[in-house]
Amino acid sequence: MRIDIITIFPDYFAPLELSLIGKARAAGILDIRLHDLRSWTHDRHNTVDDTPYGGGPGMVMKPEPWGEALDAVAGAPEPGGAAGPGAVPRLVVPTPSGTPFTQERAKRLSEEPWLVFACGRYEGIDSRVAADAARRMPVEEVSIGDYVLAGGESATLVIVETVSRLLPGVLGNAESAVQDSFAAGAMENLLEGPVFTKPARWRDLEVPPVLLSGDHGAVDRWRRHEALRKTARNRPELLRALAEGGMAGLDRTD
Ligand SMILES: Nc1cc(-c2ccc3cc[nH]c3c2)n[nH]1
Repeated sequence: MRIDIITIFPDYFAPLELSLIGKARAAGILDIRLHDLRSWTHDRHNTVDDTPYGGGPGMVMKPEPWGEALDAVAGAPEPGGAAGPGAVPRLVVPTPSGTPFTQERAKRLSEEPWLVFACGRYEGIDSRVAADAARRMPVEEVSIGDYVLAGGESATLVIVETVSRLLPGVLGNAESAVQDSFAAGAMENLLEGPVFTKPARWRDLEVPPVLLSGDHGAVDRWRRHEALRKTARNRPELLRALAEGGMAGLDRTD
């Protein structure tokens, strides 16, 4: 997968050099490219913002630099690159007014060959930028939650990490991605229960004996019960959705 990120703060993405994503980049599984939006400004001050039409507080990001950046970055892919010939990227624009980012949406995005992220700042990006881009590529406005960040960079890090860990070969043990909360499967829509590792006793706290029993059926039942308890406590609305689904999920032990 190729990922292009356009931002006025490229250094914000240093964490993408680390850990699993850093290893995936080194292995060629991920081709992540950072672009400084100011590279597409032409004035002495590299201006990327201006006052909002209609008045109001703050500044809005100018359309011209974005238009030129997207033309350059999201134009024809270079031959032999991660995104095949003639590929068209999906433009992802983090914004508080976007549609909710979920695990299901992460799975869908992980199946795309090429994503381009537009990281806004100030009061946002001139709305014509997305409208112009939509003339030649799919555009998704995405919210990672009902709170307001100072820019799109943190949201892009969240989305890139969530999507990247679903790519084959990125996680050492693909199994752990399957057992994630919200991932499809027997624990779908349930929160992960408690996890434990050695030692079996630590500061007088014992690991639940069932986990040491070797009885895999009992362990699975215990884990599902704990997931239900945690979900009921922290996210009861998810349980209602499960119930409305005809309780099918409760009967599955696969
Ligand atoms: N879910 C969510 C996205 C954002 C966001 C995204 C882009 C910009 C640009 C300026 N402020 C921004 C905030 N906040 N919360």
